[in-house]
Amino acid sequence: MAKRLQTEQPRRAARIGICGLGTVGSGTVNVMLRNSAEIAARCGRPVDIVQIGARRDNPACDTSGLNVTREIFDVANNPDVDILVELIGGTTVARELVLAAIDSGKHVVTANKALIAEHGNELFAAAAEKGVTIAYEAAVAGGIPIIKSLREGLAGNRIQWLAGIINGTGNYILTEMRDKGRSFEEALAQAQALGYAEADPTFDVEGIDAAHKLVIMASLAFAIPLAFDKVYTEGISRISIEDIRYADELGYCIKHIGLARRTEAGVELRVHPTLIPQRRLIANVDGVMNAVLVNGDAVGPTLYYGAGAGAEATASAVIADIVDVARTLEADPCQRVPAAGVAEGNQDGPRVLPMEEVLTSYYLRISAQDKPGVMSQVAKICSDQGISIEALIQHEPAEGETLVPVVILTSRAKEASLREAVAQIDALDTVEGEVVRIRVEPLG
Ligand SMILES: NC(=O)c1ccc[n+]([C@@H]2O[C@H](COP(=O)([O-])OP(=O)(O)OC[C@H]3O[C@@H](n4cnc5c(N)ncnc54)[C@H](O)[C@@H]3O)[C@@H](O)[C@H]2O)c1
Ligand SMILES: N[C@@H](CCO)C(=O)O
Ligand code: NA
Repeated sequence: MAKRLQTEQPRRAARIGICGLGTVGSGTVNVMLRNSAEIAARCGRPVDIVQIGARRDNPACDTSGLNVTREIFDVANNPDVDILVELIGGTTVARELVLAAIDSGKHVVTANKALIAEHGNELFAAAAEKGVTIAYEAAVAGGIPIIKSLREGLAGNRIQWLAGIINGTGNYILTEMRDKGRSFEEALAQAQALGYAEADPTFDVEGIDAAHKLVIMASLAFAIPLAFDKVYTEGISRISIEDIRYADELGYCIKHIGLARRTEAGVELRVHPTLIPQRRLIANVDGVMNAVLVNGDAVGPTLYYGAGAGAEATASAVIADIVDVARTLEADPCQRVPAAGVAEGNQDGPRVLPMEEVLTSYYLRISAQDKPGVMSQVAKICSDQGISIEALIQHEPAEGETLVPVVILTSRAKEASLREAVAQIDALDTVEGEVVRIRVEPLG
């Protein structure tokens, strides 16, 4: 007869301290209060908010009956807090706060990708030393459980590449420009009003936020230390409606993509606007939605899709981490999933490739004078650099204009050769202004 397990004693509550009551902080408090029964059932114990550190109240969230302090370090030093949830953002005070929490033996949950990407190596080491956990699901792709997928669901694979639309604000802006003809500025203001943008929105539009997220995913996928300074980063601020339309004519969408790929020479880490074929599922991920494609040697391509920003979507990931930590509050540290995805001493993956060595294809838009010979000059420059022209479209000059827009898709070549070709085309007397260049990726 099967042996019956002894009924466990009810476990004491997991005690949560939340620092920061902005978009994500208020969403987290609201969802925790609303779903407290489900959360307790999943943890096998109550999960109580015992303190909140907030500079000011937030009308989006009712904290009556909760213990609110204006001093966030009170939470880090509160002996009744088991898990500190850092939702203040930034990398200076947040780093000190997280180190203080670790030092006083608390587990940490954070949504802060800048903090993890730039200081994660230090923070993970400090946490390991103290036998506590740092969980950061909300830091990448908002509500999508991508950290869990990479670290646990795909743990049997050798990851070959991953590519994602990982900034909700940027994707929202590109979608609004394409579908509603809105200006860049108008769409950004709307993304800010909806709570999607970073405190400094240049992080979103210049690709820094996506680079933070890419480096975190790449670290888990390839067992390499977090190397934010090695990511090639370009934002979306120079994308025009004209390029969106030409890309469409060629069967492509322009998306802001973070790409990490294992090659024989090393790992590519790059964030930039990218033409991707319209037939790919990821090409149809619009608005604030994010998606990450992960290609493992055993599983093949997998795709993760969901809201990349917003109060409750992000709270969903923050609370998933709280549940994970609360379930294993008293566990031996070596029984927990390691923060870096591999056991200590195993981050020995490949080197990061310098961008010049990366192989890519380009979309080029040239404003050429309407004279014979321009195209043969451009073709010669490309062929001298070992680049072939795969497609070309040329439009009539607009009414009253003398310049002809010429759009070219190139073959794959070393980034260094493509840059040289673009510099030579830029220098032609028959070409006006700078050549617009956007990379192309098949993602298949
Ligand atoms: N907004 C999103 O959709 C989203 C999604 C995923 C991750 N994140 C990340 O979550 C974190 C929080 O983002 P947010 O959008 O909620 O920002 P927010 O600006 O809305 O909220 C941050 C809050 O922290 C408070 N704060 C900052 N420094 C403080 C201090 N020293 N003492 C007390 N309070 C302090 C601010 O007053 C503000 O209320 C950031 O790291 C962000 O990158 C945000
Ligand atoms: N500002 C970020 C928030 C989510 O990380 C974005 O727009 O994606
Ligand atoms: Na996530």
